[in-house]
Amino acid sequence: MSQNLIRNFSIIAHIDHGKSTLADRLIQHCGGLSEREMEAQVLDSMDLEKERGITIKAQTAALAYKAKDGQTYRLNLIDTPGHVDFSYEVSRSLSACEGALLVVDASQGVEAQTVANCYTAIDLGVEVIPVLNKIDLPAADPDRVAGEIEDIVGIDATDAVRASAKTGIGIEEILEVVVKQVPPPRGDERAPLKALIIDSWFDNYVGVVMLVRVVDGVLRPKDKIRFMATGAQYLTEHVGVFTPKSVDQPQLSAGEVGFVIAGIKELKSAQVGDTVTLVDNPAAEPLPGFKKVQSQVFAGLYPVESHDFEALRDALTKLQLNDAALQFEPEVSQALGFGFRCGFLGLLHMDIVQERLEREYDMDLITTAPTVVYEVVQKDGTIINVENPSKLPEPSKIEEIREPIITATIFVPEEYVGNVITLCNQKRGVQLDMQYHGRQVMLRYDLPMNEVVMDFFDKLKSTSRGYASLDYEFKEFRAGDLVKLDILVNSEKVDALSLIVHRASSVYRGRELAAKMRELIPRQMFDVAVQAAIGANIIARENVKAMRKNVLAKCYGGDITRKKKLLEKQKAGKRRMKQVGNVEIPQEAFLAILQVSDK
Ligand SMILES: Nc1nc2c(ncn2[C@@H]2O[C@H](COP(=O)(O)OP(=O)(O)OP(=O)(O)O)[C@@H](O)[C@H]2O)c(=O)[nH]1
Repeated sequence: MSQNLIRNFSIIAHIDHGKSTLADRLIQHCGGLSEREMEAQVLDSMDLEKERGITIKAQTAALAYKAKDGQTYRLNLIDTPGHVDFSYEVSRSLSACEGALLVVDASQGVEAQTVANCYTAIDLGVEVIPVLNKIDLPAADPDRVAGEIEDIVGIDATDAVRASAKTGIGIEEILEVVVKQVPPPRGDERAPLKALIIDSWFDNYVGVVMLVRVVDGVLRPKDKIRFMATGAQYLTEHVGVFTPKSVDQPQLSAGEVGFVIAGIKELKSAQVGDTVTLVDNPAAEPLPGFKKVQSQVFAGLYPVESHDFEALRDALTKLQLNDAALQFEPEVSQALGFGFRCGFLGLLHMDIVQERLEREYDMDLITTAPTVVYEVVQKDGTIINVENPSKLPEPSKIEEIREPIITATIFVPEEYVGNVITLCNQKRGVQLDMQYHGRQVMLRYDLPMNEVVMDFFDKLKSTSRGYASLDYEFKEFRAGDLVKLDILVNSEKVDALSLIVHRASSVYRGRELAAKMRELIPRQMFDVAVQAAIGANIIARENVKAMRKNVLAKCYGGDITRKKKLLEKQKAGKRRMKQVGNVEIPQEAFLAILQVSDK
């Protein structure tokens, strides 16, 4: 296909501004789907995504659009996720595009990810086209929002299309703008093949599926291909496009986006960001790849039943097939036994992995509180990374503990600015900038990531009645006055409950945590003492009083079914408990820190 008739574009937006709805509309308009198929949001394919309404895996659709100039164009739409945890996937998708629709909810205005995603696009040299969505809403104020886009993002929005992805207003206009304003690709079909792997995933029937952007050359079935980073060679079986259903094609040539199947069994062999070339006529240089994703948040995942350890390993291995950002390695906890220390992109990613393990793999898990990775400088000069607070060396061996600092960009209506500033101060934030843009205020803060992974996002939302939005990026490791807080249950240290906290709030947190644990640990047949300690100093103590009543005493005499039910209920409740020493500790207690409020 002539490159002049191809347009590769993505849709970028802040969460909930209507990206997926718009994508579906565009697909429907171009005849990719019937009305019935439209019912489900097609681009969000995983069950979980549908429930949460969040797009996790970038997908794509090749659309045929007959434009007003009489020509039929191939529009390759590449879906992007909208959540801050997955921002790296946005830049991947964008690097395969020449243009991006920047969708802004005309009733909300510019938000944190609007700006972050737009800058990512501009950095990659992608043409950004603003679209004002949801103009059907009575609260929509497209003029104000167009002003905000110009003022905050700094791109011209005078001619921004005003649309409603819900009612279909402006859809045709958007397609026309894509054709006119997105530059066509400019690859060389006769040059040696260079195809960028934008995404890859494992399919149970065909093995690894790669989504590629062919930059130069042509790729056909039966071609002998080579991955330039790994050197691995394969024979292509199928190439094709998603409409969004998969459709085989005789070839993918320069400028096109599509899938490649080459009988690959392991995702590791087809790394996202790698360049595919031909064995017989290889390219001299690979394309610039992507930054490797780093885990930001770590937590221990332990099977409730220790004999499920191998099953958990299998499940994690399978999940990793489709989620290269998930990392794990075995770890042993005195309290919880054998499990895995897992690395995630952020809390949402962690939630999703946990849920999938439980739902799809039927695992019963105990999860420890999430933590960030600390850089510890030891007295002997060596630097180690600590992803598990219980692995922190003895204080006498530590020269300095450095914690990760992020720069957060927060957008909030002015009436809530005071609340947000108070929150950032509580979280040890340092203000970098504050700008008023009409009604919206943009705040920039350096914040310890440790404080952010806990509950910052929830607090930000509640303190601003849901109006504040957040985007953040890692800045640096910075030395901090940090200490390890231990929890002892009946005088035994429970390693899985250790935390690294700032000294200034350590006593308060220790007390609150012990008090919370007292509420969460069910009564046992004996008294249970919960203590919080820093080093050898006990800073708090709480008692869980021994249980007196027999649960069965509640059931009257002969009602056996009721008795059974009660016992079953108890058993079900028990599944999420872990025997630590002689005390049963429920899952909630391992996450008690998430429920402890700030000073
Ligand atoms: N009234 C109105 N509602 C819309 C419009 N477009 C989208 N919505 C609604 O806004 C909500 C969010 O839309 P989505 O398309 O899921 O938003 P998104 O940006 O894809 O969100 P993520 O996938 O979570 O990033 C849904 O409830 C949509 O029905 C519109 O033009 N008008």
